[in-house]
Amino acid sequence: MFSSDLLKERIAVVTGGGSGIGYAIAKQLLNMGATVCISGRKEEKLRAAAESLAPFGEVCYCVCDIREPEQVEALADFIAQRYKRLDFLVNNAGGQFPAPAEQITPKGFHAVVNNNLNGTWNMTYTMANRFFIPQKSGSIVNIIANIYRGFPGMMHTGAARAGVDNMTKTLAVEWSRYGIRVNAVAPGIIQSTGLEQYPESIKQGIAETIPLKRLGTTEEVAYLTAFLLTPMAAYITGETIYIDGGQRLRGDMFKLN
Ligand SMILES: CCCCCCCCC/C=C/C(=O)SCCNC(=O)CCNC(=O)[C@H](O)C(C)(C)COP(=O)(O)OP(=O)(O)OC[C@H]1O[C@@H](n2cnc3c(N)ncnc32)[C@H](O)[C@@H]1OP(=O)(O)O
Ligand SMILES: NC(=O)C1=CN([C@@H]2O[C@H](COP(=O)(O)OP(=O)(O)OC[C@H]3O[C@@H](n4cnc5c(N)ncnc54)[C@H](OP(=O)(O)O)[C@@H]3O)[C@@H](O)[C@H]2O)C=CC1
Repeated sequence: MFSSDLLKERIAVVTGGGSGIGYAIAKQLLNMGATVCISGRKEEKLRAAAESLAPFGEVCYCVCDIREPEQVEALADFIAQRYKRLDFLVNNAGGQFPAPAEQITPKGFHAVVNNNLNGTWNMTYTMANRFFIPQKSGSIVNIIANIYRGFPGMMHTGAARAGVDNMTKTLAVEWSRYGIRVNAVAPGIIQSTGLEQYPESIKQGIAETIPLKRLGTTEEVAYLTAFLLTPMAAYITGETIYIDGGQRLRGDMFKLN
């Protein structure tokens, strides 16, 4: 299914590809023959990631804060100069902080929405106009989160990811005429670098509340994302697929006092 030449000559951008889930996605795409450009805010982190990914295929990196439209344009220039086309965009970059809703200040709310919703749109708008629409082909996967029952403990990101979930559906319809597919992947709690930023106290005991009784792995998210980009998923668009061990149906999101 994931043969080593399935995505040969395909060019992919993975935002936030320097760590965690994005890194695993980049590695999986390389293993399937794609050329991958990882992006993020921190050059040193990207350089180290690109070095460790190099044995798996052709990889490069470009510093780009998805919140800054000029930096996103510069990333598009970089891809255009180097590869002249783009086939896949994985909008994985994102993040937030845990806080009860009543303690999220307007500035904190804005920071999280700006990163996860506006940033995703900056990337999508630019890459679609520069590559996918003129080429009349392209595939986008948005990494969101488990927002099925809201997101108690992280209201700001729940609202932002719900925006991306809806954006996914709308663009799938509007851009079908350009041969562009748009899907989303909604991870539950994944054992990754990102999770280290959350205090042990809110993570303790959480695995037992999830139907499959464990956290997910970055590789599991990467397999699903890669599948959605392949021709095997050619008839799937506008879909959000949860990968959460069943947590959307039963299990705690956060321990609220
Ligand atoms: C049950 C088990 C479940 C277990 C946990 C389950 C979670 C699993 C689901 C998700 C997992 C992941 O996403 S893992 C990936 C996680 N990685 C990350 O989140 C890292 C990236 N995060 C960030 O960069 C930041 O959080 C983010 C806010 C988005 C970036 O913001 P900026 O740099 O633009 O903003 P800053 O200048 O730092 O802050 C702007 C304002 O935001 C607020 N703010 C920022 N950080 C804050 C903080 N830690 N606590 C309070 N408030 C904060 C303040 O009001 C700040 O204003 P001032 O007070 O004036 O400064
Ligand atoms: N781990 C989990 O349980 C879950 C994670 N998610 C989401 O999955 C995605 C990946 O998370 P994960 O791998 O766990 O965590 P990481 O913190 O390892 O990854 C987040 C990545 O996003 C990049 N990033 C953040 N903000 C920006 C920005 N403004 N511009 C460019 N890059 C940015 C970071 O790169 P840099 O530091 O270089 O800026 C980093 O590589 C995130 O969107 C996260 O919220 C969703 C649900 C669950």
